[in-house]
Amino acid sequence: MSHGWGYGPSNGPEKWGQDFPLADGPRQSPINIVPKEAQYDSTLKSLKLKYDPSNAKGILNNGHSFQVDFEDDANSSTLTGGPVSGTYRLKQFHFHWGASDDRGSEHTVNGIKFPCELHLVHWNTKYPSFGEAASQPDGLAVVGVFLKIGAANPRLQKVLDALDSIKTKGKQTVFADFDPKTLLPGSLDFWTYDGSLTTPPLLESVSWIVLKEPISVSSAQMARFRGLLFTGEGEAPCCMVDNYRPPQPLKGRQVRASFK
Ligand SMILES: Cc1cc(C)[n+](CCc2c[nH]cn2)c(C)c1
Ligand SMILES: [Zn+2]
Repeated sequence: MSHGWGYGPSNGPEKWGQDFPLADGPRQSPINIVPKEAQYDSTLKSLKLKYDPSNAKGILNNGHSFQVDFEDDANSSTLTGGPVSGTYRLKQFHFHWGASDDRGSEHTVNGIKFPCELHLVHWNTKYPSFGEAASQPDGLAVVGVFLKIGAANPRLQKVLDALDSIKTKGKQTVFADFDPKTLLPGSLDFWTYDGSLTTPPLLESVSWIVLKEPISVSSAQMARFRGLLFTGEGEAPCCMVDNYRPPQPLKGRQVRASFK
């Protein structure tokens, strides 16, 4: 691709392999999760997420999604337990969504797409930095949370209200005092498998932890995600929608479940 990667017909997921050969690698993400084929693993520890709201820094339109960035120079917002060993620090969270409520998630369950999927990205503190960790097979742990159409979710309000300030690519604004724990469902039951980043550079460094229980989002709230633009100020506007990669081949991987 002469131009940068994206989600359009000329630079989308079907074209990424031209510049990023890992696209056809052995542990690519996302995947379709088939609960009946997931193996319950009693040795999996419960997931421990400890977040400090004061670590929230800013919210950025990065041209592919928007992300909320966290201070990660100490072990104050961490993931431990679950399928991982050691301590992983929260770096950012972001979302993937569709142009309509019938699609948008990256992972699917029995082939079902959700309208949106939240990713909380953590890096392994055995490595000196996020960037270094991202190139290691055990470098990242991403918690995926499905959003399902239902009642409006008040926990999303602060994030949605900030979107008006970051409509175009490259815009960012302060986003302080936010606890990502408020975005999690009641149950931390999860599926887990070894995978990758779902955007270029598609690095195969992610322990995926996909929560079984979705959180709610209303159609009206989904419409506010779709008000963002992939494009920068002054460019021909292109709505930020369908910023999801479709499921990739399992290639023999085992999906484990933390629950029966
Ligand atoms: C080093 C690095 C680069 C990128 C694009 N990302 C985002 C890729 C991504 C988004 N959702 C799942 N993976 C991450 C998490 C780490
Ligand atoms: Zn993501």
